[in-house]
Formats: sequence, C-alpha cells, structure tokens
Amino acid sequence: MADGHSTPVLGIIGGSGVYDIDGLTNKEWRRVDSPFGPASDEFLFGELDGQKLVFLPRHGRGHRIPPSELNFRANIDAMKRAGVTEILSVSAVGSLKEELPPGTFVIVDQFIDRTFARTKSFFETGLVAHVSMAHPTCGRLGDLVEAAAREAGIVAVRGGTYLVMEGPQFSTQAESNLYRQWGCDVIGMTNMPEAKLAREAEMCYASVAMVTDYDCWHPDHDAVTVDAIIKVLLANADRARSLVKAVAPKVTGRKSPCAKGCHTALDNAIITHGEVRDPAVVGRLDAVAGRVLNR
Ligand SMILES: CSC[C@H]1O[C@H](OP(=O)(O)O)[C@H](O)[C@@H]1O
Ligand SMILES: Nc1ncnc2[nH]cnc12
Repeated sequence: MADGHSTPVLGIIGGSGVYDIDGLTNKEWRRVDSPFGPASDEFLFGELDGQKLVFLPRHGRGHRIPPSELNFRANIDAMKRAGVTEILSVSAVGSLKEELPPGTFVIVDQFIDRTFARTKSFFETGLVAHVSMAHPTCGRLGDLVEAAAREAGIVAVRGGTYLVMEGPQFSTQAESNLYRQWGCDVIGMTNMPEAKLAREAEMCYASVAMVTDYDCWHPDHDAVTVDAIIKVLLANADRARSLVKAVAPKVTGRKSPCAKGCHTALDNAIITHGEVRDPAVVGRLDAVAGRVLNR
C-alpha cells in the first residue's frame, strides 16, 4: 500500500438506482475482506479507457441494506484496501429549496449530521484520534467533478449543504421545515458517517447529490414516495454514469497527493500515547492509519 496515495485510483459509491457501472473493461466483481466485517457487496473492479476504477453499490446489488444498517466502516476500509485514493459518492436526495427541482445535480460541500444510530469512527478506546471535519468534502475532487460535469453537458450546482437524517422513514413536515430554516439544501440518509470515515482513512471524498423529490415541505409535494423517487432516479442514473466516465480520467491523471490535505488528515490527529495503545485496535487500522502508525 506504500503511502497509499502515490497512484490515484477512483472509487465510486453508487447510491439508490446506481448498482453497476456500464462500459467497464476487464470487469470483475470481487470480495474485499475487512476487519470491520462485510462490506455492502462485492466490489466491481474494472477499467475505463485503460484507467482503473473501483465501484461499490452502497445498498448492495438489488438494494438489500437500509441506511442505518450499512457497514460504513467496512465499506470505506475495504475501499482503501482496494487501493482507492479518491471516493466519489452518487446519492439520491430530496430538495429543501424551490430552486433545486428534481433532476438537479448538486456537488455537495457541507453536511449536517443528524444520524444517531451508526458507528461513526474507526478510532475507539485504545487508539483515539480527532480529525478536522471543517471542510468535509475535498475541494480538489469537487473541482474535477465540476469540470467533468461541464464537459459531459450536465448542469451541476457547485456547493450545498446535505442534511443527513437517520431514516429509514422520510421526514415529518416540521423536520423538513426546520432543516429549511437551517439553510440546508438537500436531504438524504447516507453521506454520514461515510464522509467522516473517508476523512479518517485519508481519502478524498466528494458527493454528487441527485435531487429526486421536493421532500414533504413543498405545497405541491405533500408526501415523499419511493415510486416517485424511482422514476426520477432512473433518469438521473444515466447522467450519473456519464459523469463518472468524465471524472475518471481527471482523477487518474492527477500528479500529486491532495493539496487540500485529505491524504494527510491523520498527521496531527492521534492523541493516544504509544505505550497505552491497544494492539488489537492498532492492528485493525493497518489500512486506514498504517501510514502514520508505522512511521
Ligand atoms: C430510495 S430513496 C431513499 C434512499 O435513497 C438515498 O440513498 P443513497 O444516498 O444511497 O442514494 C437516501 O439517502 C435513502 O437511503
Ligand atoms: N426526501 C428525501 N429524504 C431523505 N432521503 C431521500 N432520498 C431521496 N429523497 C429523499
């Protein structure tokens, strides 16, 4: 794994409606073992125009796993073990703003994490670390995604706050209105703790949120239904695939580690003294934190 970042490899986490990536050559679905347990599914390894790409369907093929039961730690740890250096998430979201209608793509840059039933860190008793989440997404990867969207003729709004709710039920109207008052742009159930764990694992993380509905605050959209979401999703998913194809060569063509610091996020994060570190915890973190633990 060396420093883990010398060779750029794009990893895609596909959300609702994105369970496969077409057009890959040398395609192979393969299990990647993780000390954190099973990932959502096997990983799809392949190449796009000769560039390596790794894909994971977040909810598993066929959409088996609900948001609260996703093994986020295994997904991110296994991504890292698969050699991924930059993660692009594609997610279905509800819109909290009139000006972000269904069909809009938002390159999210901030999150409000309202989840409460998930394991949110790789670190625990025996090895404590605190990373910065001030800028939870990678600005450089965001730039590449923005440029790729432009090239692919996809209109994408740059910047937006994604409210992450626990689910699996959709919000009440009071909650939806509250999140609007907070200035949030979109709502979904999955990007946290995913983004936190990607940061702890020193991987760049960017998220494209594809608006499928107006949540329940909107006077014309009293309730959110999966049926309505799926209709928009199918149209969104095609554009998501085009976006992935345009982003891949930009990521693999990058020449240096992340200037925003994603690849060195653990440099000053671990606080536990060497002599009281738990070897079992340290052992599990070989992929996530090996760069700093072994130096
Ligand atoms: C099918 S609508 C609800 C579902 O879709 C989103 O998932 P993802 O981010 O993986 O696309 C949302 O967060 C919910 O999990
Ligand atoms: N309105 C909504 N709330 C939460 N997650 C969603 N995913 C898609 N639409 C959503």
